[in-house]
Amino acid sequence: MTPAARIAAAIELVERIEGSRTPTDAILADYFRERRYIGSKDRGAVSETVYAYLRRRGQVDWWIARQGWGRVGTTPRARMLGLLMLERGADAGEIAHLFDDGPYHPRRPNPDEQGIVQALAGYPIGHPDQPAWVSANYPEWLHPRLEAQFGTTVADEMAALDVPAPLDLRVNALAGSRDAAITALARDQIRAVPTQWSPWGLRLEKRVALQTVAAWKAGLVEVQDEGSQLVAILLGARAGMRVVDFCAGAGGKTLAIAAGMENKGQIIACDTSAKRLDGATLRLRRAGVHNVERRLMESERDKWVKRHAGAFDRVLVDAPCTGTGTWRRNPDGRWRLSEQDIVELVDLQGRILDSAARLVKPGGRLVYATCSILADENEAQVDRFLAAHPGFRVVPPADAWPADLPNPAAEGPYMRLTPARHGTDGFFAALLERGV
Ligand SMILES: C[S@@+](CC[C@H](N)C(=O)[O-])C[C@H]1O[C@@H](n2cnc3c(N)ncnc32)[C@H](O)[C@@H]1O
Repeated sequence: MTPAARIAAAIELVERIEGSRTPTDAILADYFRERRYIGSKDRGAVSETVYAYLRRRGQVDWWIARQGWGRVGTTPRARMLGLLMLERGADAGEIAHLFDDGPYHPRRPNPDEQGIVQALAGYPIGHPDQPAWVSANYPEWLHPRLEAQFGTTVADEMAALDVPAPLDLRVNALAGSRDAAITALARDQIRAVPTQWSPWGLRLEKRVALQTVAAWKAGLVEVQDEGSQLVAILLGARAGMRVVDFCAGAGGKTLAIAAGMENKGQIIACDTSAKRLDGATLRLRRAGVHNVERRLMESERDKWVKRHAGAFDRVLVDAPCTGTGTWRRNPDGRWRLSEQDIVELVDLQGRILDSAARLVKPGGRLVYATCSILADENEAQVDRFLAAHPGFRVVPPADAWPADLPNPAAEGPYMRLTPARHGTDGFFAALLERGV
């Protein structure tokens, strides 16, 4: 592809993304599946431009508005021109060369777009006048919530959520050690270093297509952010226990829990999505996990839950959430989120948590976790739950963390992980114990 054809493809993709609620990675995968003739270098370059567009949208919009073009400047084409000028340092000549009406190239800029190009010439994307939500690219309406959460560190926290995430792997302890995985990956020319907190974690220097890598095919490693691995550790499931993973999805955390239990005991992986649960089948097989039973529920109040009340040592509720802690990987999420989404998710999370808690036996423990950084979904949700369920108490992570591991949450009642402080995605996890 020519550089101009790459830009045209990126604009087409952004148009699809902005008109849809489908995750960006799925839209990209579909697009390239329909166009197998696009080679891997071009795929990489187009994807990078799409992600840069989503990541820099707040700053690009700020500049376009500041220069007086806000009324016509929020189309994908206008924003792409802004990205090229402000972030990639293109000048008017390069823009004319890229937007030249050639076959598979973008159309020539219209008069408004030409005005935008002239107005942005020579400026860098950052500016001292940009408020925190502009310089870290998130919606202004979220700022009061985030400021309440992070106080004076809000700008640093949000800036750390605005850069691409590294690729983390979890070594499957059922298949080998972390050292064995490092050696196996090196044979495929992949350099991996141990993560800071998780004893199973590896961080890769460069993103790779793991499907072709021997260690992945053999079930020795899985893709999993270090934060997710830490949530599984907090649950403290041990060999021989009975465990429910209530929102198991495609089994990311189920796999980590199973490895921690040395394949002994029982895990019921529940979800209301058959498609997601099906996604777990191959992963479980590849990892050599055989103590997991998958259970499709009609709703969080499925009859199965009532029938098994008080039967489990550990219950994980990895609740559906806004995903605000994963914005490094899903930069589109910040522009799609609405206040109404938060209201609806908080309601759903409350119903799920109330129902799943019935499964915990006296003396048993529940982890309520989200990949959100918003208090509405986290601390406030737990406060509400505790008020309605006085039989449960909070166990601070300091009292439950394995003594031989560094503790990312040594202080405070909950585990709160952020990219700025821990180098992980943003996560919240509360450990709750039912009284005997
Ligand atoms: C954050 S994701 C889980 C990710 C998964 N635990 C992992 O580690 O890969 C939340 C999951 O909750 C499921 N879910 C949504 N509504 C639910 C409900 N009412 N009851 C149980 N699970 C639900 C979704 O299908 C989704 O798979």
